[in-house]
Amino acid sequence: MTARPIDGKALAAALRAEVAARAAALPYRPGLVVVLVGEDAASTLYVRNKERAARAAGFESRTIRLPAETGEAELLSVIAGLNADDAVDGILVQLPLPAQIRTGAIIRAIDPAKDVDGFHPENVAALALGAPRLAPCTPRGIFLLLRAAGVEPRGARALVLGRSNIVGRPMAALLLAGDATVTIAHSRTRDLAAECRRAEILIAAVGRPAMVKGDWIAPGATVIDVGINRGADGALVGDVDYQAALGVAGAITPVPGGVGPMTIACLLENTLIAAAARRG
Ligand SMILES: Nc1nc(=O)c2c([nH]1)NC[C@@H]1CN(c3ccc(C(=O)N[C@@H](CCC(=O)O)C(=O)O)cc3)C=[N+]21
Repeated sequence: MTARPIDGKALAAALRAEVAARAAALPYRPGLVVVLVGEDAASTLYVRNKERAARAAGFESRTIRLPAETGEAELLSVIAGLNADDAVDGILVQLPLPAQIRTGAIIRAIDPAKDVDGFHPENVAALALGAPRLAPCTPRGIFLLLRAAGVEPRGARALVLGRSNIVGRPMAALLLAGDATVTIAHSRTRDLAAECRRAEILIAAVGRPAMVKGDWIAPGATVIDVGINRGADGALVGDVDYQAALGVAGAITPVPGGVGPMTIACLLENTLIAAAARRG
């Protein structure tokens, strides 16, 4: 048996087209501002892709590029300006930030109504209480991928591998809101392989190349690979041993072309949601 690949690229294109159509019907242009501090190569690439996608959807989009030495106070004042700017519906500060800036202080400074990453404590709390407002883009994208693949979270045993604030924790909260039976596993979990093998939906978000082996996967399980690891040769490798998983899983997302493109499409959707909530 060969697992069905879940085409995130195609689904993302469809969602972006839907967002563009909805934006075109508005009496204003949704505004997205991405803030990039420093010149990390991967971050620079992602930020460029976000700006391009936002423009293609008809948004007003710009990127504020700040030098790597930018101080916390300086970044806070940039954010205060964006909070006060009525043309700005969504603010995304690209992570990770340089060490001299406290990430938490920056996230808390963003107006929760413009927090299209869904990282502000107010949005985190709404999700934790089961009533998401702006939900983090990657978990939200994964939820849509599952739905499009015909995978029903309700009643399913879901295993989230990884407990980061940007993927693992919010993913678990979304799956719980979707009535899955959710387990969160992590680096201190006693028997990771055994936990994974019990899962009908397995979400790997640990950032370790090909860590999830073929025999960690239950036959027929749905496998979502969030990992974006760059190998020595520059090739992208997921957190799942894809070739081995293909022979066991029922459906699986590839890397690239799986979760990544949906993250960007959901960023556009969140910007539209934020704009509608702010401007009525
Ligand atoms: N505040 C903040 N919000 C984020 O959402 C955020 C962030 N910081 N920092 C970095 C991570 C990473 N991230 C990705 C988005 C799209 C792809 C993506 O489109 N990937 C393509 C491949 C791109 C490539 O070739 O490298 C794919 O998987 O097919 C990847 C990674 C968003 N992040």
